[in-house]
Amino acid sequence: MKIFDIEQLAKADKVTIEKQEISSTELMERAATLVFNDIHSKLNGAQIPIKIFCGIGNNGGDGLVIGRLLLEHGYQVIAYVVNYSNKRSQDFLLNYDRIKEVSNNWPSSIKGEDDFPEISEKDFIIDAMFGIGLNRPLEDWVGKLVRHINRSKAFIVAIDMPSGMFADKMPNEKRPAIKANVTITFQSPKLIFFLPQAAEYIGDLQVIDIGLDREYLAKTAVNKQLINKPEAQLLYKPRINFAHKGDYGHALIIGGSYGKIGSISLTAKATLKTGAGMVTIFSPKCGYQILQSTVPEAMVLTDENEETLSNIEFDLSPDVICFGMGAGTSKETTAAFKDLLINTKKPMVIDADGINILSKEKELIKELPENTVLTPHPGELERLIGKWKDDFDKLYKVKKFSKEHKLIVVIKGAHTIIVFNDDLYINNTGNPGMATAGSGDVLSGVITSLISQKYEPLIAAVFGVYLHGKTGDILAEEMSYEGLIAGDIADNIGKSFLDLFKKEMQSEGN
Ligand SMILES: NC(=O)C1=CN([C@@H]2O[C@H](COP(=O)(O)OP(=O)(O)OC[C@H]3O[C@@H](n4cnc5c(N)ncnc54)[C@H](O)[C@@H]3O)[C@@H](O)[C@H]2O)[C@H](O)CC1
Ligand SMILES: [K+]
Repeated sequence: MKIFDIEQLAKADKVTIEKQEISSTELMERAATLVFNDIHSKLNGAQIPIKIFCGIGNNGGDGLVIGRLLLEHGYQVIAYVVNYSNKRSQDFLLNYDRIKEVSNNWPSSIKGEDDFPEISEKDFIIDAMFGIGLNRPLEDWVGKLVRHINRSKAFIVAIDMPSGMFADKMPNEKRPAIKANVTITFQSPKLIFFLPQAAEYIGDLQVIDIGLDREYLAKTAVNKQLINKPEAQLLYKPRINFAHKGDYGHALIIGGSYGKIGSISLTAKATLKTGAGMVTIFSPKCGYQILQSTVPEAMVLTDENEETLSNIEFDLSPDVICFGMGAGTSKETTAAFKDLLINTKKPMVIDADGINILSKEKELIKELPENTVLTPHPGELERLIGKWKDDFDKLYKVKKFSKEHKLIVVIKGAHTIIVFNDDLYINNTGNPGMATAGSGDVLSGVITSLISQKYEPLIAAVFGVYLHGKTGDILAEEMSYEGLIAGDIADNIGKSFLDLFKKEMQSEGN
């Protein structure tokens, strides 16, 4: 799914109104009716106090339409107009008149702190103060109102965006924004919704298709994509009949040290389970027996050193090399990695201590082949590119790093983001159960395996992250977040392939 900028969405609005020959009021009615339908289906007539905080622009207009529809369906609604400016939008004004037609309780106006209503924990709040039109800091008293609503602990549904949140700046103590339980956004999610620092403001995200002009949306180029099943389906390369294992490549997994052999064992297993034709593991000597018994399908080569890697020599020509899991960053391992980089120019995936070594020996970065995939978790990323001010600054720095070194960076997190040049691919699978030891080692194996099967490294990273997360989602349903461990993900990657083209269950009666 494309993620559009605010300017593109505002343009889409205009184009839609022209091409569909509808008024902006009709488009607002359509968008707000879809939100109403959703809320109505969940509340199912429940007589809980609903308080709607409306701004004076079109987000406020949406709020008034939702309020009118709720009133018409017998809900207890109080609408407030937050009077932060005198410039009311036309559609706000029109809907202000319309809501007055269905209720004797006219929307009351909030002009300052004295007008703040009491909000109980049991209230249901609809936040329609600001949407994508917010373009300057909130006035002091409006910020206080936002904090007042947040403090209430009431259930909050934000319309289009949590009010106070800018599309390109993180909320913080000085820049307050509504902390919603649910954000219902129109047509396209906004990038900020997927950044970790915004998570506590967004709550559960719902995207509503309000029927903006298909042609405009299709032909407008974006550099941000959300990866769901339809996008992942397009990345899959079907296997041919009469294939043999050579068709799916030979992956070399290098890493491990005394006490950390499990990491490469997981990576190797995931590489095989994702479909690589052959896997060889290169580890310190102490890994030999463990690896031969835990991953019998893989071949094992060992370093002359017992406990850490010191000299990575092999007499084979792999299609891809994955380096770093459990390797440590000792002097001899660093030297061995340096020799490896200088002597081989195979496609590479670098994880964990591989990234830590690159962070310490920055001049090694230029030895990485173009399109190498790096898979840092936040700590490793910070060591690699330095501290960032906020998540936007982080993305800016990673894009710069990617362009400068021609590398693909997989920023691991709740929504893993794959960065290549200025392009962002935001993954939408995965769950908190996957925050478990070894989960990253498995991901490296999945990506390595796809490269070994001749997927382009960027596609391998995007598709691999999707499959890894999807497997976690499927397993969490079977075994809970708590019960999920990395080995389960490695063992069950095949389920995410099966799921790709599985027909969704038809609802009863269809
Ligand atoms: N295609 C769609 O997505 C549709 C969106 N709709 C809704 O419209 C809003 C955007 O409406 P807009 O009137 O442009 O802006 P807002 O309501 O978000 O903001 C109101 C208004 O306030 C001014 N302003 C900005 N910052 C401040 C400030 N700090 N203090 C005071 N005033 C401020 C600014 O000039 C804005 O005009 C979108 O989010 C949707 O909710 C349509 O309903 C249908 C289609
Ligand atoms: K809002």
